[in-house]
Amino acid sequence: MILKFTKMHGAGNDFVVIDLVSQRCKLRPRDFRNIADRRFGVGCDQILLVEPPGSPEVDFRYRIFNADGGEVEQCGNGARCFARFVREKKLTAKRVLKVETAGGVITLRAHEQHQVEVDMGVPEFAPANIPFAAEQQADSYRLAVADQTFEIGAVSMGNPHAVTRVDDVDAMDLEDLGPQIENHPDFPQRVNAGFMQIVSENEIKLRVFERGVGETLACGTGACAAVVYGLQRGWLQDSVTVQLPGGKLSISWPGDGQGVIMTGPTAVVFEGTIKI
Ligand SMILES: N[C@H](CCC[C@H](N)C(=O)O)C(=O)O
Repeated sequence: MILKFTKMHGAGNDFVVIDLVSQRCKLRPRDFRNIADRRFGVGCDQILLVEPPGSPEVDFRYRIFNADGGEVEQCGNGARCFARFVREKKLTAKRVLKVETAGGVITLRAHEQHQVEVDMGVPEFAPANIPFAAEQQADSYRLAVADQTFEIGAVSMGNPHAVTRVDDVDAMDLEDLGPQIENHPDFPQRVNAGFMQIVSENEIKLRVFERGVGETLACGTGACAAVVYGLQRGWLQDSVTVQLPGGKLSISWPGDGQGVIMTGPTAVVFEGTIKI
């Protein structure tokens, strides 16, 4: 089968987006790995599937697969690209979309200059999908990694994040530390490892070693998790600019029980086809 796709990115986090509303196709985990591993000539961090809604309450279903082929609960940068994709492909004319993901329903709002705002839902601390062996104290806990101990914030945006505050993100060896945290036994479903540097109470620098991918140029849910952790610890105020290697995201969180709002860019790189 010849499958059409669109290559997109959100602040450098890059995606192969496939419309399964207009083209029906059964894809398997190895197909996702083959796509991400450039076996069809195109690599990506995640594959995003656009599917018809599973219920009348939502406009679409949005499924996310990491480069290692695993399906995951949420992808923030992907959600923004999703909103632009469905409008530019004329699958909808709506500016505000309700989209069902494995991590829950999110609301996408298309703005000018291809900026998209997403209500990423209510964050959870040390939630059920990150069962800890370690003791959870207050808003952080200590994770033993090789011969070091990291004080981290465990935050779920539907998908699991372990956020560590550091003095200089650029000095961190993510190739060494990333996999050790991603695969730490305290995280039976593995975890996205975020390293956050506080620039001011309204700005952070962030690098993320993503579960199932490795270090990416940006991680939307990782930016949300880092800001929520920083607010919880009193290091940040409620509207924060997150500087990632691939670009900037704006994150705000009014507090407990409220959704995290992320706003950022989207880009279309090229259209293509693959033979599945
Ligand atoms: N690697 C993540 C999924 C993609 C998240 C990221 N690309 C984003 O923009 O939120 C996980 O395994 O939970």
